[in-house]
This record gives sequence, structure tokens and C-alpha cells, in this order.
Amino acid sequence: MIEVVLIRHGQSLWNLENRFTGWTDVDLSENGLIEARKAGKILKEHGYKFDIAYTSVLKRSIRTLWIVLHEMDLMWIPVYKCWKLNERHYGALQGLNKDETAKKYGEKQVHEWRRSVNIAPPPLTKDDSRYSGGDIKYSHLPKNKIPFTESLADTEKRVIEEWNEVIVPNLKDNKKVIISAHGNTLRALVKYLDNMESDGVANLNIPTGTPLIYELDDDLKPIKHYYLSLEGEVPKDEIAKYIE
Ligand SMILES: O=C(O)[C@H](O)COP(=O)(O)O
Repeated sequence: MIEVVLIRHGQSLWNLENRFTGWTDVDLSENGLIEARKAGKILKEHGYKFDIAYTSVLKRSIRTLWIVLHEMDLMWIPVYKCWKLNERHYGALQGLNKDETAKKYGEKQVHEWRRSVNIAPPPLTKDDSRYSGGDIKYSHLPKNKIPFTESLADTEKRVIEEWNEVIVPNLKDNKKVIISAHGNTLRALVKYLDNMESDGVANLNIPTGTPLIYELDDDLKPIKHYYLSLEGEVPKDEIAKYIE
């Protein structure tokens, strides 16, 4: 049995303000820092160890990983950061308040932008200050790799590239792996691992700062998955209270 630990970053400053975030590089809120510390304590309490860690190039996800590894006295392990694990790009919605956007465009349209698989929010233009084309984090990328917006399917494509090309070889090499990422990055990975249909993933939300344990068979097919608290496996009917 192969085990991989997934964790969505702790609450961010824009989660707190209920803003669409995407590739905007906001940090953790005070509560998000607390969540990250608690996640590290949970994993340490249950005897988890890691050989290698993966995260995005966005600070909310990196800092969550740093804090988790600090709590586990594992800051020395290799950490690989890749843009392919970045949150789904929210296009011209980035920075907008979600409730205000729903009032302007309607709940149905916002839900479709947030939770459909193949529909992308309105794109940024190249001259928009929110466009990442001039961000040094992505200066090594060909410009056509830097999105103006993304559907979940677009996000899934890049996340699964990183999963299959980089992470899976380490899992098959019996490395213990933790992945610190984002709500939609992990929704895309869970959709792929569990072979979920579009309507199934529409109702999937990943709580912040809560370790999600995937037990996989030797073919990396899921055997079971569960969220972990200090008390152990979180009962499925209690997950809702963890969702913001
Ligand atoms: O990028 C964001 O706005 C959040 O991290 C995820 O937002 P969502 O849950 O509305 O997709």
C-alpha cells in the first residue's frame, strides 16, 4: 500500500475576505497559520514521516508546508516547488469578492465558474496588472504557458502532468510524499485519482489546513481516503464543518 498526504494551504488572507484568489500570491491569515501548525501536530502525533515534499510557487501553500514540516522537525527534507501545482487561475475574477460577484452575475453563473469542469471565468487581458506574464516566478516559462484564465480541466491537465511525471516515480520508489497545494489543485487531483465524473467533482470542496490521506494500491489506484484529525480519521458526516 502506498500512502500520500495531501493538504490544502491554511486559510489565506483572501479566503478570509472571500475573494477569488487563483494565482494572486496572498499569504496566510492568522487562522491559516494556526491551521498549518495544527496540521503538523496532527501528522506528527500519528507518526507520519516524509522523505520529499511538493508544493506550488505561491506563498500560502509554501508557508503551510514550511510550518507543517517545522512542527514535524522535517524542515531538512527536499521540497520541490512547481507552478503546475498553483491554484486554478481565476482570470478576471481574481481579487473580486465572491458575494459581490454573485450579486452582479447571479449565483448560478458564479457557481458555474467555480465548480464546472470545462468552463473558464472571463480571461485577463495582457495589459491587466493581475496578468502573471511579468512575474519573475514564471520568467522561465514560455509565455503560452502563463494563463489568462483556467477551467478546472485546464488545471487538471497541468496538475496531472506533475503528478505522473514527477511525483508518481517517487511514490513508486517508496518515498513518503506530502503535497501542499490549493483547493482546486487538489480537487483536480482527487477527480483524477477517484475517476470522478464532472457532476461529482462539482460538489467536492477541500477544507483548508486539514491533512487528506490517500491510501493507494501498487497501481496507484485509491484504496481509501480520509481526513485526519488529532483523534484520527474524521468521520465523513463531520467533514462539512471543516469546509469554509
Ligand atoms: O482561488 C480561490 O479563490 C480559492 O482558493 C478557491 O476558491 P473556490 O473554492 O471559490 O474555487
